[in-house]
Amino acid sequence: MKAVTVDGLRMRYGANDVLNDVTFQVDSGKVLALLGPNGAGKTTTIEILEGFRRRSAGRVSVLGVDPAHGDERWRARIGIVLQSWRDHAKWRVRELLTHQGSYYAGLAWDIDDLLAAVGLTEHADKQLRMLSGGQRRRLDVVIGLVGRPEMLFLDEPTAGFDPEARRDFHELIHGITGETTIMLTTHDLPEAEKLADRILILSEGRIVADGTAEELAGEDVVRWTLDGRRHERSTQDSTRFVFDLFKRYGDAVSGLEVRPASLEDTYLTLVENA
Ligand SMILES: Nc1ncnc2c1ncn2[C@@H]1O[C@H](COP(=O)(O)OP(=O)(O)OP(=O)(O)O)[C@@H](O)[C@H]1O
Repeated sequence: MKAVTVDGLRMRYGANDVLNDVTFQVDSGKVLALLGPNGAGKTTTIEILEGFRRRSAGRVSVLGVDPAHGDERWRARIGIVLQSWRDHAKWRVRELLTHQGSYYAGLAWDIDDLLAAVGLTEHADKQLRMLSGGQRRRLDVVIGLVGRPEMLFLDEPTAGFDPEARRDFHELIHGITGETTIMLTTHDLPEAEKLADRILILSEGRIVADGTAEELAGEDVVRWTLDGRRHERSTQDSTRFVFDLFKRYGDAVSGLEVRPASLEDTYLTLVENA
């Protein structure tokens, strides 16, 4: 089952193509992370899928519906966390969540459980204007979740989170995976590695990589010196390789270096060469 299907998506502002032939799918219940430099087209892609922007061309389906024609019933199945949320400065945290939850009668998560999951319990009765930036952001995430959506879009959900809030958020996401399909954007590569079943890298409006974190991270690199000569080898299993190297050559080997496979290396190479 595919929760999202995108085929040949194109977005043009004036004469400027910001998305070119973007094609991908998201399996139901999985987490997809969309990575890419500033201006790559991540928010544009997500906003088209949310039904906020009209695409220029291509086919798009979210939960079996074209977002350009999504009705109220379709919208009720979708949770959205934008990069910035409109201000409701005078509302209190619990009041706003209870109000949002009332749109999803019988479906919504328990408000207190949600508040606890993002560490907002002690701030539940504060007005929004009294919250710090990171606390506001945690509330944004909870608002996206309150209706227990089948599909959740998160645009840079953890921007401004402290390490503890980030960890709580990761646990929250792990807790709802399987039940909810999630598509998120982030600039935090370790976060993408931790959360995503699949990662897409977008650069200048094109997909330049699509795979699991492991697939994209490539191979470990082992370097060593033997008989005065420097050697280098890429390998999936550097522990095994180094073990065999020492078994064979013993202490004739020197200057050993192992650089683990890294999503960051792949990301930077792809983005710089795009
Ligand atoms: N309404 C608009 N009119 C014209 N150009 C736009 C509009 N909205 C976005 N763009 C352009 O589209 C491109 C992609 O923007 P988008 O916000 O999707 O990037 P992003 O990958 O989400 O970036 P960031 O990481 O900074 O959030 C940018 O070059 C941006 O200037």
